Amino acid sequence: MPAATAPRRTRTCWRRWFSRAFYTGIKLAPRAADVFLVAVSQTPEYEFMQSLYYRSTILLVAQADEHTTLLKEQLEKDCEVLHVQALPTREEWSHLENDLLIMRIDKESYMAHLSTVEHDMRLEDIPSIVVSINKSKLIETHCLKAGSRDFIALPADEDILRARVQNTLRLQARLRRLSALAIVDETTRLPNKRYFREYLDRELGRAVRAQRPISLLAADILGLPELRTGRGAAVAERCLQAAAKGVERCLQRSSDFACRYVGDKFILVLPETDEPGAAVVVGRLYEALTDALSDASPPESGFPLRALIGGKTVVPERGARASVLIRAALEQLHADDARETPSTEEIAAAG
Ligand SMILES: Nc1nc2c(ncn2[C@@H]2O[C@H](COP(=O)(O)OP(=O)(O)OP(=O)(O)O)[C@@H](O)[C@H]2O)c(=O)[nH]1
Repeated sequence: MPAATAPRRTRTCWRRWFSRAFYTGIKLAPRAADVFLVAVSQTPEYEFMQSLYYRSTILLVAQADEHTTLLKEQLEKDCEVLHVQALPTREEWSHLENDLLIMRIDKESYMAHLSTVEHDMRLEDIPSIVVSINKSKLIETHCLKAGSRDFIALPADEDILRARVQNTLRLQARLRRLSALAIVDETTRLPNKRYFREYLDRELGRAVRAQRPISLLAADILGLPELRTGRGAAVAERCLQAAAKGVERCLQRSSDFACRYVGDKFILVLPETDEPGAAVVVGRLYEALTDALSDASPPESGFPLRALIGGKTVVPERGARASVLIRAALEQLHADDARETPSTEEIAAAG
């Protein structure tokens, strides 16, 4: 889930330090390295939602010494631990989905890195814990001020270490759950416009870099304002929910995305999908919305509903803007080739 609601404090020096390390290729030779990193790899979002307790995978980046060995053994009681001796490369890092960084900082001189490095989006959702064999008050204070969630002196008492790591993971899981609530539209349970914009920015960037097509479909449910006025908000809400379920049903790739955009409009994002491919999904959406609306709004209600569907496919150039693509997709709702489902009344009349 997105990082939009991640507390700003976590986007501080640790992330900056790591970021610079990745961008400039700083390698901490194991012998010279007083900074170590433990990354707890992420379980999928839905598992976070289902339970605050889970088994994580830990990436431990540390020189092989007796402290690391002990730390690894202790962490392995709750988590899987992958031990490596150098910071991951930028490429490797992009494949890691971390829940937690545990960094070992033994020398004050390493703290100099902290203030010089820029913040890295990839780490903004990841809490960090610092561990150290040096009980320096300066290091501890600096790390905590820099946004580290905890500081643990090594060697650590096993029970205390495990409890503190679990606490950090649980807190992070709660934050993620709250973040999720902030990005979901309450009526339809689809992602809301805010999350959609973040998602689209990311996908558009990816499409620009890879020079691959991306399609946006827009769907507008017509007739809901009248239904709202005539039969009440609750009835109209149920119809909108049914439409949202229809929208959701027609997405079959895990990379596809649908949101409630504004009012009675939905937007679907289909990465890696060209125009003929998008047309296949438009066809599916047409069927899904026709069925959903005719089930949800009985013809005798006197308020016929129908859906308009339009879409836009681009292979975006450098500098392409999400807002322009969204506008183009919405404009297609009024283009000649926009698809319009039969109204619920027409369906009823046709038997
Ligand atoms: N993004 C997206 N594209 C789809 C979807 N379904 C079909 N398409 C597009 O339509 C094309 C033809 O779809 P299908 O006839 O289902 O063939 P397919 O090759 O089995 O589809 P995929 O396994 O999804 O690649 C695909 O190559 C896609 O471009 C979908 O759910 N999402």
